[in-house]
Amino acid sequence: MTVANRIVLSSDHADIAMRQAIAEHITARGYQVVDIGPMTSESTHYPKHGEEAARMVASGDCDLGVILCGTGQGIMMAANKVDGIRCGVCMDTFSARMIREHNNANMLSLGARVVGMGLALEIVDAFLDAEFEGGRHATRVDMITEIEKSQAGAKSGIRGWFS
Ligand SMILES: O=C(CO)[C@H](O)[C@H](O)[C@H](O)COP(=O)(O)O
Repeated sequence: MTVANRIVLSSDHADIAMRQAIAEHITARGYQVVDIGPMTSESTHYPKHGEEAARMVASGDCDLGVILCGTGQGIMMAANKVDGIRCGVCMDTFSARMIREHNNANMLSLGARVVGMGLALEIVDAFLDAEFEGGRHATRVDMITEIEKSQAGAKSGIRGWFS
């Protein structure tokens, strides 16, 4: 069993209080939190915060990431542009567990204008407590990785399983 200890947190301006509550909550649970801000609610741009957190996960500096914006959608889209990132938006605990167990997600995105604080903390717990099941799910996750790898060579038709 791989224990994920180091969790990067990031957000845009819509969700500073929720991000800080998550930081306190998971620190109390024994995780090492790397909170890369922003620290004020001054208006900012979610793509750069999603990318910054995603690069910390992709590089291995952090094991997992939790990111937030108003809906969770924009920052998730930005994070998923970084190679090696599998990030899902979750508004329920079942999905948060499943994106780890089946999709081997390494980042969770939350919509701070969609879910309340109590649910958000439960979603984070469900995500962190779950483990990738491997097996048939590994085959599918590997296919996602193949799509990613094929981007550079897509024009030369490297990928075979879709043709
Ligand atoms: O939800 C978001 C993107 O998916 C972000 O939180 C944006 O902040 C949202 O688009 C709203 O931005 P606003 O500048 O606070 O109106």
